[in-house]
Amino acid sequence: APQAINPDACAGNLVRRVPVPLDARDPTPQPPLLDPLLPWTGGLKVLDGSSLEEADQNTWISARYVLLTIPQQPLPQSSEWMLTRSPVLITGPRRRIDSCVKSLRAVYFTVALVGALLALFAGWRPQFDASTSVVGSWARRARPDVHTSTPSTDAEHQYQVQIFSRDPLVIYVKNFVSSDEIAYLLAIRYERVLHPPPIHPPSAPPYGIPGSGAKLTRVFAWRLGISEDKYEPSYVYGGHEKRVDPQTRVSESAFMDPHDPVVRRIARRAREFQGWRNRTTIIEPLLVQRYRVDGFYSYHFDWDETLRRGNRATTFMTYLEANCTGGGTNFPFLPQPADDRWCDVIECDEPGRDGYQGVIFKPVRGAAVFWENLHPNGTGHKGVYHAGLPVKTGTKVGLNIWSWDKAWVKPDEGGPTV
Ligand SMILES: O=C(O)CCC(=O)C(=O)O
Ligand SMILES: [Fe+2]
Repeated sequence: APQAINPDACAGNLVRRVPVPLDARDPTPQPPLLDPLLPWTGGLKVLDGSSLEEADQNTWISARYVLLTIPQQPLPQSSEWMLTRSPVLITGPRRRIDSCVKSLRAVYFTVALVGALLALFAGWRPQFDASTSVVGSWARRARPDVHTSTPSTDAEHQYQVQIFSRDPLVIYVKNFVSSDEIAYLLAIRYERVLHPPPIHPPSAPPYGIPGSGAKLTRVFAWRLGISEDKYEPSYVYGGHEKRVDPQTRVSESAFMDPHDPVVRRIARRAREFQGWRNRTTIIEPLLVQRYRVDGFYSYHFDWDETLRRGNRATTFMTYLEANCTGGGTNFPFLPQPADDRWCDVIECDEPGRDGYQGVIFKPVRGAAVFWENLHPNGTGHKGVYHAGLPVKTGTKVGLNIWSWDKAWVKPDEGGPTV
């Protein structure tokens, strides 16, 4: 006879269907399964003096499924339990506990699997921009460290900052890139495969760092030591056109591979520096720019007034190599600071100032000048007009780290007006 059912074996009315093999001797189609919600009334005698095991083997083996159920109330110790529709077997307590354990195991397994998947997503989290991707939004929820590690998660690198100007916001950053990083970046060799690298004028949305949702660069890069072939003449952009214009800009430039781990680290640093800004701002592909003697970039804004959607929000003018005279970065509309302690990084005296107006930042290896290109109301800031002054001797290598705000809207057309 069936043993007494232990109602404490598993709380509540746990109802599970478990498959048992179809009996080849009885291929007749099986009636529908017992609805677990139906009351335990009427039906079929379950066992007739035989043990549960025997019942399994002999009486009910033709069942497609076995319904295991635990009632709220203990069932009577009867050998004649009645069920609604066949084929359904009520099992005894041992079997019931087994099934409870199994079902709990399944729950644990599911929870662990979901946890592992979340952890995996978090590990893949794009560092630069996750504004649009589903992976990014999952990962954001799964990575509270982003919020607890303010102001920077870049533990392996230290830089020093000082506000140079509040309006426009200009911040001087010493050691923004380390000596090792500079050596690494300058040793990256780029090969172009099939297509020339897409160079996006400021008037077109830039392709981005992986994870930004933007297109990836077509430049394939690997480290092979110093190489010349990565550079090409720098362009000047007007509207959707780009051209080489020696009246405006003489230098060579090369985009850095957005997949490169050091490039990614520096881009992440630039993003963290800005307090991540918002999820609509991406770091553009890093651009290395080399000026030889007489190389220069005449006065311009990094923001573009012809744009309606998306604009360059900030700039890091970073110096990778400064074995030169001349070649400073000149902001003609920034007032010279009164404090002469700035004079180690800006030109204070003639002939260094060379008759130029405003402020001239000297190229200092590893340092960066950071500035905001736009007013809070979305209009371009006229105070950040600037130029790369002609290099007189030696070589200057700069690294442009630009941030592009995809969500920027021309103020006349509904952009922010503060
Ligand atoms: O080289 C410099 O000092 C300035 C470069 C620059 O302004 C630019 O590339 O947009
Ligand atoms: Fe510029």
